[in-house]
Order: sequence, then structure tokens, then C-alpha cells
Amino acid sequence: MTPLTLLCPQCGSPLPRQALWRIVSCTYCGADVTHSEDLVRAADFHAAYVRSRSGDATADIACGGQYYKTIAHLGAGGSASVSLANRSGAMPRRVVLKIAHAGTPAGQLAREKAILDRLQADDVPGAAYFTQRLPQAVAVGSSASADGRQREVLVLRHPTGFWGSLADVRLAYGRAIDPRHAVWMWRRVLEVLAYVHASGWSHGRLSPEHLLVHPADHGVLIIGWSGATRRHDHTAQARDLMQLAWAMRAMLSHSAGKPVFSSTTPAPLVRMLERASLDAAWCASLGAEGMRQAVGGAAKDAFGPARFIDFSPTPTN
Ligand SMILES: Nc1ncnc2c1ncn2[C@@H]1O[C@H](COP(=O)(O)OP(=O)(O)OP(=O)(O)O)[C@@H](O)[C@H]1O
Repeated sequence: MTPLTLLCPQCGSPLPRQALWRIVSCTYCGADVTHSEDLVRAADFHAAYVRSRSGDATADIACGGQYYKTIAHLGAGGSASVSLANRSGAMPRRVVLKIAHAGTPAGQLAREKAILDRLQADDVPGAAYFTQRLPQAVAVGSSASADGRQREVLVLRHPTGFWGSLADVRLAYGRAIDPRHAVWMWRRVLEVLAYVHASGWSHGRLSPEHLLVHPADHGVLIIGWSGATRRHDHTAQARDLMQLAWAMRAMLSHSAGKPVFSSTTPAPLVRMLERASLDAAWCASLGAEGMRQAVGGAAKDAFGPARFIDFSPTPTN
């Protein structure tokens, strides 16, 4: 072992060996000295910590030991209202908060988190890719809301780039969307369904409200998983495919609430949608992957080879 003498860099006097890992005061000249490069003074650390928590005072929701400041309302469903929020602290992060309505049964959001956690934990082929295309829960808890009552809160990672639900798109258009856009929306959902169905899950509530659209990437995120089950139930999985076909029919219907196709919807697509929304046995025999391929074939018959067309979630004319 090489002997080591620690000397004060100011006066050259010997220092105690604690100077290797903490600050010591030189007994001769009074200088504060340490050899460690990682050391932070307790007072500096405390001041930085207090600075990092300065946003907590303006936060309105506390959950899982973190504080969140809501910044925009995103929507509302049957059980919760949904907001965009910022996590306060040294590492701010944008999240989505679901805050249970008054009267929502206790534990509903906790169940949703448990289902999302199980979906994320699946270790099946394709998991690395598809778990990125499913919602990710961060924490669940309860927090005082504006009316002073405790409400259940679910914190989700914020999926960037998603504009809103297909129900919002339909509302913004007030008429059918271009059927070429319905094709990629349908196929995107079927890709994810093929993955989740293969691991035995069924969603159970596939409606336009539960499909968020990413206009720039032509992406669709399935939300609303609180009713999902994992029973390898082929009937329930066929029902998912039928519900999805009805959601697509809603996007292509001439007027909201009436399943009448717009005149711009080509015949091969109309035939597919009608059969997929009514024939459970056919849906079960095709499965999500078979249906994805069939939609691709019908789209090719109707529009020719696939090409990217810009999508705007609000009408431009
Ligand atoms: N990440 C998001 N970005 C934009 N809007 C969102 C997002 N998440 C949810 N929304 C909006 O909030 C609405 C309600 O969300 P969600 O379906 O998760 O709530 P819910 O109360 O669980 O609904 P329900 O109980 O009816 O299934 C959605 O239809 C959508 O319009």
C-alpha cells in the first residue's frame, strides 16, 4: 500500500484522514478542505431540494408521493375526467391524470392500473414493440379535489402527439372522414388487437371514444382498458372486432348516429365493414391479423397501392 499524507492545500499542514471523504477544517489555517470530488455540502443540498420542490405549492393534485399541476382538460368519460398535467419537482414530467367522478365506485381506477400493468408486464413475442403502443400507468392514489372531497386519481404517461379521440374527430368534421384515413385507422387498431388477443386479452369497449389518434404518424392508441379481461375468450375477441367495425362505420357515416355510409366510401370497403360489424363467426374465423390483411386487400381494390396522405383531425374545407 502506498502511504498517503493529506496536506492542507492552503498552508501545507497535515490533515486528518477523514478529509478523504468529508469536509474537515484545517486546525492551523482554518480552511475547509476535502479530497472528495463528489461531496455536496448539506446546506447546498438542502437549498437545491427546497428549490426543486418549489412547484409543490402551486400543484393541485397529489398522488403516489408526487405533486401534479393540471394544465389542460382533455376530455371526460363515464368514470373520470381526464387532464394534462405537469409533475412538479427536480425532474418535471408531463402526464395524463384521470380523476374519478363523484359516485364512481371506489377502486375502479386502481383496477384499470392493475390491467395496464399486466399488459405492460406481458413477456410474449412482440412485447417490446407493442407495450410502447399501449397506455402506461404511473401511479394510482387519492387526492383532494376542487370540492374538497377525496377522489381516486390515476396517473398515466403522456403519450405525445395524440390529438384526441376518434369521437372528437367525428364531432369536429360533422360528416364522414375520407375513407382512405379510415383504412389506416382500422389497420392500426387491428395490429395492436392481434397482439393483445394473442396473449388472451379482449378489450370489451372499443368505441371511437376509446381510440386516440396521432395525426402526424397515422397512429391510433387504444384507451379505456378498465373492462378488459384475459380469458382467451374467442367470442369476446370476435366482439372486439365487431365493435371496431362499428367504430369505423361511425367515422364513415353520412350523419352522426346513423349507420349510413357516405357516398365516397368505396364498395369493397362498405362490404367489409358491413360483414365485420354483423358476422361474428366470420370475425372469429379471420381473427385480428386476418382482418388486418383483408382490410389491406379491400383498400387496394378500392384505392390502389397504399400511399401516405396527410391527415388533419379537423376539417380543412
Ligand atoms: N391521452 C389523452 N389525450 C387526449 N385525450 C384523452 C386522453 N386520454 C383520454 N382522453 C379523452 O378523455 C376521454 C375519456 O377518457 P377515458 O375513456 O379513459 O375515461 P373513462 O372515464 O375511463 O371512460 P369510460 O369509463 O367511459 O371508459 C376520451 O374519450 C378522450 O376524449
